[in-house]
Amino acid sequence: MAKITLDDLRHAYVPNPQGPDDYALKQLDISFEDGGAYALLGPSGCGKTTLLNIISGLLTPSHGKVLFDSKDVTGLAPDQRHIAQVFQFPVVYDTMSVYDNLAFPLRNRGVAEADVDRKVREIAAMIDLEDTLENRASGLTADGKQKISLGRGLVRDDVNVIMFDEPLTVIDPHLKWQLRSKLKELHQRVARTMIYVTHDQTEALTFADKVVVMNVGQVVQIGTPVELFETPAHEFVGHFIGSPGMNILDCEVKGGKAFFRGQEVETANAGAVKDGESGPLRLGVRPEFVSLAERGIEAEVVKVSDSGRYQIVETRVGDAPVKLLVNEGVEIPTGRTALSFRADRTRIYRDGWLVASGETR
Ligand SMILES: Nc1ncnc2c1ncn2[C@@H]1O[C@H](COP(=O)(O)OP(=O)(O)OP(=O)(O)O)[C@@H](O)[C@H]1O
Repeated sequence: MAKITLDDLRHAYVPNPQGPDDYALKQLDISFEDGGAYALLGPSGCGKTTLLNIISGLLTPSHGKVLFDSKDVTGLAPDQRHIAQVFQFPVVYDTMSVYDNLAFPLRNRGVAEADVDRKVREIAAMIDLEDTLENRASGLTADGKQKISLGRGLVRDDVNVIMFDEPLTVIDPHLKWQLRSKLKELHQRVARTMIYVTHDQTEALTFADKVVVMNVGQVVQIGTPVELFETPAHEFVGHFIGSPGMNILDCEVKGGKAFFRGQEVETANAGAVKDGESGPLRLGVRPEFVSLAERGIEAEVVKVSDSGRYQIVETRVGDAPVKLLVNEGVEIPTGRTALSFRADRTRIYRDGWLVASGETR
């Protein structure tokens, strides 16, 4: 196992990159702590696979270093990095038994047969394949095959990191949650460093202790699921994580006070906004932190839909749409109403980024 550090990393697929737009991965300085469960989360094309390939050694970065503990592995081939990978499509040897599939990486490394047997049985029990060990791998369903891919990583003691690239893509929807919770449980048992790549926020937030959120080749925030929910460091995080995402509303700040459509709004950080700095100012507040009120920001209810767990109320403040969540059973007024934004969860963003207020996150 190892701590993985990406030091001043950048990558461009074009030969002579001229500016930031030419980089598929812009400046990255991140550490993945030894034994941590991480997710790389972001939309298609944000650079997740590029980053994974740089860590595994399939791709050499155009700039910067990859360190495993303090060892520079930037120039090392994948097989020299001791990495296990689980891809979208399970990689199994169909003609072999489940047992031989799991034993393969150990036999390949010349491990004694008694140790192979002990390890294969231990891991098979962990991933619930002990009853199918003698069966041919070809007969397994996709989730069984994906467990083999994972098991081949787990049997090895020399693995620095197990990396998952959208591993649930071909799994039946009703089995996805089972495999997802299995992965989480396994991480807690084996405490190996795991990096899980996905564009699906549910997968990322349920698996990872820390989520690395990426957008257009950049890391916009690294945080626990709670931090990403409660304190998005960038408008993108607020909007991409959550369902529905954070309300992002044009605003003005004058003398440390925030105004939305001419109405004053109490926020956590308007006092930190300096007059005269450039970049558009916006106010971010999640629908969970907006409520109906007797008095407050004047709004108009335009639509109510039921998510099954709560009502999603769509309102307009002037021409700006504002969503809020209201418990089931609460009567929603039609037409004009008033809204209240929870002050400690309402924040100002300048040019996309959270304006630092010095509050503890
Ligand atoms: N081999 C390549 N040659 C040139 N450009 C590439 C290559 N691979 C990826 N890119 C570009 O680099 C950027 C990042 O792509 P990457 O595949 O890493 O993103 P991703 O987040 O993994 O997306 P997805 O979820 O769709 O796989 C994209 O703009 C993509 O078009």
